[in-house]
Amino acid sequence: MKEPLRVTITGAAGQIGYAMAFRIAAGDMLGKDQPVILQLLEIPPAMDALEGVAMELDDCAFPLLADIVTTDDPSVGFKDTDFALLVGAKPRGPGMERKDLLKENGKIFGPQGKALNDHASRDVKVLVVGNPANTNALIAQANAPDLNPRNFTAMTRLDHNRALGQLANKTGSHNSHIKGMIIWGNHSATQYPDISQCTVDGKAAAELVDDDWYKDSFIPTVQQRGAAIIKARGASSAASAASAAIDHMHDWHLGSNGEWVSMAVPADGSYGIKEGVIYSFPVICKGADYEIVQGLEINDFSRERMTATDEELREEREGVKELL
Ligand SMILES: NC(=O)c1ccc[n+]([C@@H]2O[C@H](COP(=O)([O-])OP(=O)(O)OC[C@H]3O[C@@H](n4cnc5c(N)ncnc54)[C@H](O)[C@@H]3O)[C@@H](O)[C@H]2O)c1
Ligand SMILES: O=C(O)C[C@H](O)C(=O)O
Repeated sequence: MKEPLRVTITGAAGQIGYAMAFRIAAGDMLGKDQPVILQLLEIPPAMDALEGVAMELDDCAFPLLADIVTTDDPSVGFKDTDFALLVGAKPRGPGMERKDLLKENGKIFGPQGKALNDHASRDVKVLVVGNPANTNALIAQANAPDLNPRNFTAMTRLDHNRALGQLANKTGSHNSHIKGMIIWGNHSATQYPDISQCTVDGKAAAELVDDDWYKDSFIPTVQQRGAAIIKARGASSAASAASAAIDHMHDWHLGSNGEWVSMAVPADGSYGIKEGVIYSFPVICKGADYEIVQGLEINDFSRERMTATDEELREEREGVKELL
């Protein structure tokens, strides 16, 4: 039996946390042979609800769940943790953009970055889900100077999976037959879902769908999918967000089998995106690490959109510079 790995979920009594904890305990994230210790972090008013989540986890008798820690103290919640899923933050309501949450949610991520810095495993892998996810990840990273900055990431896997779903439906294929999907930039309405490198059943996607559908339907649908879910459900996406977070951490830890997946990671100059923002790129995960896919040709249409989403991220950064 392997030694258990520690997984922290913040906001674990919230709707994404509730959709995520049971799947992680069942082995969906780190593998069916990997025991886990769940470290569930909440704020004091949610501790009763969190105890209820812990009771239900006990009641599942998961073979892989080695222990459960519930706490409202970040120094306990992040103690020695190997994987930190930073979910706890306010969701937006109808008519809001995710960056409207920055003032309120941004202040959560400085103290959590510091607590990770002081208490987590030195190899901790951090995924920020709470919105606006990219800039919150930047805040957490800036407050954790002793940790590897590469280990601070934000979630665009939900956008990636949404894009696969849209293209699969349009082409009458299955999402598993689509390769080379890319989400560039921010998890926001400026994100750029790019099918220029995509194949569907081995054929170039751009030849299977017409340009008008791609530009006027596919791109805005993926960009606005979060708002469409809020409108339909009266609450922001939860099970799909949890599933995407599990996919992100699963692939980062266990590899993406040579496939491209989208992760928002610290920009390193690749594709002309300068350091200083957490930007979504196509990556391949291998050996518990990720690498940005290099050498792709960027046409004018793509460049314009990649720049627009980069500019938005730099504006968001400017708005929280006192937290960095
Ligand atoms: N990146 C993405 O793709 C994506 C997708 C869906 C949702 N989200 C975002 O995820 C966040 C959570 O969404 P939700 O639907 O689960 O919200 P929710 O309101 O149901 O749950 C949030 C939980 O976080 C807790 N919390 C708040 N501050 C905290 C703190 N400082 N420490 C620990 N816990 C804290 C709250 O008590 C609550 O239980 C929102 O910001 C939402 O916009 C991101
Ligand atoms: O859209 C939101 O506010 C929630 C989340 O970021 C999503 O994409 O579903």
